[in-house]
This record gives sequence, structure tokens and C-alpha cells, in this order.
Amino acid sequence: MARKAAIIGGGVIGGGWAARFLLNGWDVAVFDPDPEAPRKVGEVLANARAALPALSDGPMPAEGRLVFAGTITEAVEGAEYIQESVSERLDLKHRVFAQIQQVANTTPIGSSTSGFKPSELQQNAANPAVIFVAHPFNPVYLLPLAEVVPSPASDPGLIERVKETLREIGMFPLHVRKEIDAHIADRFLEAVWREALWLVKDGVATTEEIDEAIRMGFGLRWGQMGLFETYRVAGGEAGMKHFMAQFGPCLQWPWTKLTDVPEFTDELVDLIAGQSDAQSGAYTIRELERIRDQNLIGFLRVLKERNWGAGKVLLDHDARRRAAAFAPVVGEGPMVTARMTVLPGWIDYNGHMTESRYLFAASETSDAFLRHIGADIAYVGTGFSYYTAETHIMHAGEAKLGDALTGTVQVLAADEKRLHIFIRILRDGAPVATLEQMLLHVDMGKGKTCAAPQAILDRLLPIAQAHATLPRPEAAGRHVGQRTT
Ligand SMILES: NC(=O)C1=CN([C@@H]2O[C@H](COP(=O)(O)OP(=O)(O)OC[C@H]3O[C@@H](n4cnc5c(N)ncnc54)[C@H](O)[C@@H]3O)[C@@H](O)[C@H]2O)C=CC1
Ligand SMILES: C[N+](C)(C)CC(=O)CC(=O)[O-]
Repeated sequence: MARKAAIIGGGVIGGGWAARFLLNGWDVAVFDPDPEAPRKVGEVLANARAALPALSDGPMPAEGRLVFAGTITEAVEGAEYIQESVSERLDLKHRVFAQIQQVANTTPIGSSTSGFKPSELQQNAANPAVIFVAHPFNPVYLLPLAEVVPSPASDPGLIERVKETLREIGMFPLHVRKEIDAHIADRFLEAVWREALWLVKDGVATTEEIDEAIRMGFGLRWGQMGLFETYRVAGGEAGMKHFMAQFGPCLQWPWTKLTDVPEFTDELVDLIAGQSDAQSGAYTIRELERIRDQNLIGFLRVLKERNWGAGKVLLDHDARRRAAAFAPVVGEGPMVTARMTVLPGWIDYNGHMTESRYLFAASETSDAFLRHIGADIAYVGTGFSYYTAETHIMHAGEAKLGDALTGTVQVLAADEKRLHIFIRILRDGAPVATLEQMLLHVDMGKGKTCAAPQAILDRLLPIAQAHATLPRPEAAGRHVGQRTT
């Protein structure tokens, strides 16, 4: 049975949390008195469905069930985790916590608050120990950071369990050790925001020029190295010490007005809103969200290829999900090594699973087999691996959205260098596709085939021997254009 999360407040952030939990296989109940909330959450979810699966290199779990609850009590019933995402007003948050704790007194309650300290949130609560800050970043379904801020009254064991829950849905819980207004990241954002307001107010730059200054330069650097690592490199060979000696004094010069807040007059609001309309008004907010999401996917995929920063979180999440999803089943017949569900992003213009996803399903199946015989990621790290030298794919049916697929491997032949396998992608026990593949054991450093080590052969060869007794698949050895009758 799927695990359940309750989301109280279904606006921009509540919708993002709902999407992240749902797409990671959790059931979600949302409570929001706004009659527009189901539409708004639905639109965020549609964006998330088009975006989040593109970050995964493994099968995602089947999407959880979304319900809109009529009351807070109904929403939190049976929930293992509660995320409060109502408007940023302390009195409102207190009322919501009181209502929740009338019926769910021990369930963890994370607050999305951008600035309130957990000790402020906990004031007068029936059980303060379970209330903490879990501050996410927009779009919640793509950005991994959640600042987890406990107070001295928080239950440390519960906080550790919450961090694990957040990892399970692909997030990076950053434990903020000392509570402070606006946590860590929003303090920076506030400082930058204040300075930008001054630059616009004083007529130095427009909103567009400020955005160009960020996205053409330091914004690109920050996404991959942050502040300190970036400045360390900027110090040249002498690193951080030289950087500080050179640029430390300029902090005393009038380069910034960071501590001073411009007055929030109607004039300033109109000036900024007007410039923002001129800059970006040609797009709707939903269009801008989709542009943002596709750009983020591009960045994140590159970081993932490099196992760096947020990309490392994505790789860890794939590995965790694979390990939790399925252990190969060794039985009498072909080995069952993978299970997956056909997701929206896998469907093509013909309304069925696109051809590249059959290859993807096959590589999930063969990768699981390789891990089973010991050729796992740690083994690849030693400089050896199996490469696919040849594939023949036959389509026997159409996989459709939501279909549950199973991948099996039958070893046709194996020796110290070669691994000849037959993969079936099954739906309800019948193949929708079969793939015959030849894999070769390779010394990656030399770029040449070589014999697999005895430890791998000791696992592989008995399977090959057992599979030699299975009926040879009719499709094995076929080539394109052969008659079937
Ligand atoms: N928008 C942002 O960029 C970020 C916002 N946050 C935080 O997330 C929280 C929510 O902010 P947004 O989603 O931006 O605001 P929003 O205005 O989009 O959504 C707030 C939602 O709370 C609902 N609400 C009001 N009273 C309620 C009640 N008694 N029970 C249930 N729902 C109720 C409203 O109907 C609304 O749909 C705030 O604490 C904010 O500081 C955190 C990270 C980023
Ligand atoms: C503007 N904000 C304070 C609500 C921003 C955040 O809290 C985080 C974000 O997503 O930028």
C-alpha cells in the first residue's frame, strides 16, 4: 500500500510538494479552502509530470493517488507525513497546527515557511516536538533543497526520520543547526533582492538588466559551485586566502547597500511591476514555468552526468529507488530482473510507448542482471564493464500509459568475454517486445575486450548452464526482413 502525505495549503508551494510526493509513488491528500485549489494544483502537477521523469534514469514508481480533502481532519487521517504550506502568516500557521494536532498529535509536521523560526511555529502547540521547518525551493518538484530546521524543543530522532523521508522523495535535506530568521538560503536571497530594489529605484538598472547580470554570469557559476568554492577558484593559485586579501577590503567600500531597505512605496512597486511586464509580459506565468523547468532539466542533467552538486543527489536517488524497487527473482525460467510502469513522458504521438523506451526498458532489465552477477556500479568504478555490441529488437504489442511491465533475461550463451542474452518485456505475462543482445566484457581504460574476472564468471556461468535447458526463443537469431511463417 502506498504511503500517504497530507499537504495543508495547495498554492504554488503546496502544489509543488503534492507533485513531488505523488510522482515518487506516495498518495497525497490536499486541504485548501480555496475552491480554485484543485485547478491550481492540477496545473502544477501537469508541469511536474512533464518535467520530473526527465531527470530519472530508472523507472519511476507508479504515481500515487491525489484527493482533495474537505477538512484538515480528513486530510491528515492516516498520513505518515504532513507538510504545511499555507500563506506566510504566523497566526494562520498556529491555527492550522492546532487543528492538525487535535487529531494527529505525533505525526511529523514540516512547515514551508520562508522565514519563521521553528520555535515561533511551535508556540502554544499541543506537541511542539513534531513541528519543524522544511523549507523548499520553487519548483519544489525539481529543486532538491529542503532546509530542515529544528528548534531545541524538536525531537532529534523524528528529525532524522524526516530527513530520510525527504531523501526518499529525491530531496536534499540541509540540516540548519541553529534556528535563525529566514534560515540560510533566504537570507542570501533577501540580501540580493534588497540590492536589486535599490538599483531599480535609483534608476541604475532595469529589472531586465539585473536579470542579465545574473543569468549571463555569476548565476551560472552558483548553480554548480556555490559561493565559497567559486571564490576559492577566483583567488587563483593562492586560493581563498588571496581572494580574501584582495576583495576583503572592498566590503568596507560603498559597493552595496545591503543593510538598508528601500521604502516599499506604490511608486516603487509600479516601477518594478511595469519593468517586469515589459521584460517578460509576452509569456504567461505557466509558459515561464515550463521554460524554467526545461532549462533546469538541462542544467540538472549535465550535473548528473558529472556526478556533481544537485546531479549527485539525482544519481543517489536513482540508485536508492532501484535498490528499493526490486531484487532479481531467480527461478526455473528466465530471470525476472525489472518491473516498471509506463509513464506519461514515455508516450509518443501515436499514443503508445515510444520506441526508445523499449530500449530503456531492456537496459533496466539487463543492468539489473549485470548487478546480480557482480558487474555493478562499484565494479564499473574499477575500470571494467560490459558494453552492448549488438541489439535486435522485435515489437510484439503496444505498451500503453500506466501498463505494468516486467523485464526478464534468458542467457543464450556466455563465456569469459561474451554474454548473449534474450530479453522479454512482458505485460500480463505476454511479450510486448523482445530484444536479443550481445554484450562484451571490456577493459574501459584500454578500450578493448578482456576476460571477466572469476568472481563474475562464478555467478554468470551457472545461470548460463541452467538457462541452456530452457526452450530457445523462436525469435532468437532473427534478422530484419526474415519471414515469420
Ligand atoms: N512562493 C515561493 O516562492 C515560496 C514560498 N514558500 C512558503 O510556502 C508557504 C506558501 O506559500 P505559497 O505557496 O507561495 O503561497 P500561495 O498564496 O500560493 O498559497 C497559499 C495557500 O494557502 C491556502 N490557505 C490559506 N488558509 C488556509 C487554511 N486555513 N488551510 C489550508 N490552506 C489555506 C490559500 O488558499 C493558498 O492556496 C509560505 O509559508 C511561503 O513562505 C516557501 C518557498 C518558496
Ligand atoms: C521569496 N521567497 C522568500 C518566498 C523565496 C523562498 O522562500 C524560496 C525560493 O524558492 O526562492
